[in-house]
Order: sequence, then C-alpha cells, then structure tokens
Amino acid sequence: MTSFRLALIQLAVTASKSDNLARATKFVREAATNGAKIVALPECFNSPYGTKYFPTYAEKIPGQSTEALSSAAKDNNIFLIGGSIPEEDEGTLYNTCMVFGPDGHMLAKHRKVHLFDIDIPGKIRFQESETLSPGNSFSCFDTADCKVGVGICYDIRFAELGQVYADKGCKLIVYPGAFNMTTGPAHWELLQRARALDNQLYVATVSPARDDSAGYVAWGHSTVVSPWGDVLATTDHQEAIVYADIDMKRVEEVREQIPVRRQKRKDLYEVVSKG
Ligand SMILES: O=C(O)CCC(=O)C(=O)O
Repeated sequence: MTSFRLALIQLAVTASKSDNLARATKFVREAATNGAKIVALPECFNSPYGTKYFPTYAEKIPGQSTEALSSAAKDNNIFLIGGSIPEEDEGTLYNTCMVFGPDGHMLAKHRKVHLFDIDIPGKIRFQESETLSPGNSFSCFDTADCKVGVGICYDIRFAELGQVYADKGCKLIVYPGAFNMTTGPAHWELLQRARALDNQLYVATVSPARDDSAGYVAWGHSTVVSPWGDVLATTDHQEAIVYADIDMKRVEEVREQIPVRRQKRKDLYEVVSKG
C-alpha cells in the first residue's frame, strides 16, 4: 500500500488534564473510524501552553498521559503521535512528544530540540527556557508506508532538522505546534511549505484550537502540505479534525521531476547529523 489517511486533531485544550485526555481519546476514535492510520495531537494537548503551567502539569513518562495515549493507539489500531506534554525527568522539564504504534508500544519520544525563546517588542515575548530544557536527539519511526520524523513547533524553523529527517529516509514530518497570533499568520504555513519543498516530502502541523481567553492564544490552522508545496488540507482556528490522504508515489514523482536532492553540491556544503 502506498497511501494512507492522516488525521490531525485540532483539540480545544482546557485547564483540566483529565478532560483533555478524555476528549483527545474520543477524537482519536472518531479519526480512526473515519479511516485514519496515523493520528496526531497538538503541542501541549493535556495542559494550557505557558511556562507557568509546565511545572504544574508535568508528569513522568510513563504516567497518566502515556497510558491514555498507548491505549488510544492500541484500541483503535493506529499510529498515534501524541502531540506533546510537559515531561518531568529527574527534576528537569521537557516539552515531549510520545509516539505509539498500533500495539500500544511507544515507538519514539521526542523532546523539543529547539526551545521557543523569542522577543518581538510590543507583540510577544516567550522564553520556554525559563522552565524547560531542550532534547538532544532526533525522533523517527517506521510505518508500513513510510518513515515519519517528529519535531515540535519551533523545531520547524530549523531547516537543518528537516533535512536530517529527509536524509534519514522520512517522507512525512509531523510537527505538533502552537504558533500564536503574531507569528502564526506570518510564518506558520510558509514554514511548512518551505520544509515540504526543500525536502520534497509531506509536512503536517497540528495546533490546539484557539482560545481567545487563554494567556497564550494559538493560531490554529492545522495543515497538511504535499511534497510539491501545496496545501492539501487545512482548517481555521476552531476545534476540528483535518484529514489528508497521503500518497507515497507523489514523493517519488516530485523527487524525480525536480531532482534537487541529488543535485546538492556536497563538495561545497553539507548538513551533518550528529545524532
Ligand atoms: O516559532 C514560532 O513562531 C512559534 C513557536 C511556538 O509557539 C512553540 O515553539 O511553541
């Protein structure tokens, strides 16, 4: 089989962790019922997004969220990219995405590699490094159809990470994310299309739904982009499931037609993976 259905759950995240877990589980079931084989949740799907919330909502892996996600993957026979949660490990906090296979086993654990520290005067200042530490590894997993790479939100701004995943054989990169009302309209779709085009693979981003009363207002607009760089499926800012049928043949076609990957001048430059 060279094609499969991907579902992105743009969850309306609340302050109640148990409610977030229950509603995420319900939407995973709905997505699987509608034929999805890979389902993805948003960044910080079980907690409000903000440095002051991370210590309170943080949990160990395995823990409550691990169990809920593992069961949701197994019960629905799907691959589940579990958005991200604030993780606590030996007193250190991370922004971590767990991935589960259809048998409920954890296949990958991606700790956000690039922390979101920005300062745009008069608009937004956010310093994840006030409470979080970065991860130090790449995270890919295999399905019967393709290898999938995982990044979290700000990770999408780093073209080198996307290229490393492409070089490792990934044909889909999924970024659970939560852009905001300043950088969302400016960069969210542009970055996905850029990463898709420079690596000639599928890129998906999955955001929480927008809550205008939250301290951090998410942009929404969960989206799937094709290896050609066009938007295959998207939504606005409300709670929704976004579906896209991913066709592996399209990756090969685009790579054949515009063979930039084999035209790289490795004698002049190179991206080297150290992980
Ligand atoms: O890069 C951006 O503009 C937003 C990043 C972000 O919200 C995050 O990393 O959580």
